This record gives sequence, structure tokens and C-alpha cells, in this order.
Amino acid sequence: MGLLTIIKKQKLKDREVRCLVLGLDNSGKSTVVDWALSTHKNKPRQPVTPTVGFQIHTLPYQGHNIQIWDIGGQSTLRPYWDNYFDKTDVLLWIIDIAAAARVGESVSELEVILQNRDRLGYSCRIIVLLNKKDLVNKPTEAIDAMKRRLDEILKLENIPIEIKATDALSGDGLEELLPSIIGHNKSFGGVVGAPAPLS
Ligand SMILES: Nc1nc2c(ncn2[C@@H]2O[C@H](COP(=O)(O)OP(=O)(O)OP(=O)(O)O)[C@@H](O)[C@H]2O)c(=O)[nH]1
Ligand SMILES: [Mg+2]
Repeated sequence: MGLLTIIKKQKLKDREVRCLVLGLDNSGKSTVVDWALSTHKNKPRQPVTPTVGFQIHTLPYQGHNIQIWDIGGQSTLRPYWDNYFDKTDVLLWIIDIAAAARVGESVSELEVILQNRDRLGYSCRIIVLLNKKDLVNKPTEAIDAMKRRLDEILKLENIPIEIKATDALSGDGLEELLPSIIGHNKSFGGVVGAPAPLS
């Protein structure tokens, strides 16, 4: 292999971003991924069904190659989540903000992951989407309460996080998601926890 080929391959590798999409079942992970693929890859939008196992998608974006790992969130699948942690650059955690009864469960699952940070890696950036905001009566209040709750956990863990309220069906709130995933957006939602160097 020539030197130029090696350099080219290394460059491509350096520009690979591995994004792991996790959260409880029915939170909207596959819908967010579907939105990203339709908006940035011209893939027609499709009705989603519960993810059994996982799905991998590749999404070229601004010279980066984003590898999206969409993992099923059903409780029977969660014990396998940590099989996917290796080499993750970005954890995209999706919470169904309209499912009040399940928000606690989602936050606990996230907390467990953050408490075992060595598995995920300390350089992994974390983005939380408060999804289904279109189904919430008082979105501002629900979102603020959720941000405070996450802030408590994340201060504990001293981990910076980006957080954004979204509607994955219409795409509202997702406009800056991809710049965020590649680390080029400092204004995506509020950053809680320690100051967040995103690039
Ligand atoms: N109203 C509304 N519905 C949404 C939104 N996002 C997703 N949904 C719906 O929520 C349901 C579940 O969405 P999925 O994307 O399959 O959820 P998931 O997190 O991938 O679920 P698993 O694959 O089982 O882990 C689907 O009926 C979606 O159409 C949203 O922002 N607003
Ligand atoms: Mg899914």
C-alpha cells in the first residue's frame, strides 16, 4: 500500500464519528435516525417499528462519516447495550418527555451508564434529546424540570452534556443535531454540568 493511500485511509478514519443512539423503547430513537437519513441522505421517510437488536447506518456529513448505531431499547435488550460502547464518540440519549411515568426509568438507565464511564470512555460526548415535545401540554415547564434533574445527576458525575427538546416527527429541534454530533455546534440546546468543549 502506498504512503498516500495510507494517509488517505487514516484521514477517513480520523473523520469517522461513531454515534450510539440509546434510550428506552418507544422514546423515538429510530424516528430521530429516520429524520436524519431523510434530511441529509434523501432517504424517504418510513414508518418505524420497534427495533429488535440494532441497526447501523452510515451518514456522510460535512466531510465526516457518521456511523449511527440505533439500538433497541426494550428492557430485554438493555443487558446487551454495553456490547456497543467501545469506541463511541457520541452517546445520543433519547427521552420520551411525554411519558411522564417512564422519565424516571430513563434517567436511572442513563445514570447507570454515566456511573460506569470507563465502559463508555471519558472522551465520549453526550447529547440528550427530550423528544415528543409536541405531545406535552406545558413543554417549557416539563423541559426545565427535566434539565434541572439531569443537571443534578451530571453535576454529580461532572460530565458536560448537550440537551435539546425535539419533535422527531416534524424535525423541530433537530436542525443542529448533525453539527452537534460532529462536534461543530456550540449552541445546540443548553449545556449543563461542567463547561462543554465540543470541538
Ligand atoms: N408525537 C410524536 N411521536 C413520536 C416522536 N418520535 C417518535 N414518535 C413515535 O413514537 C413511536 C416509537 O418511535 P420509535 O422511533 O420506534 O422508538 P424507539 O426508541 O426506536 O423504540 P425501540 O426501537 O423499541 O427502542 C413511533 O410511533 C413514532 O412515530 C415525536 O417526537 N412526537
Ligand atoms: Mg427503534
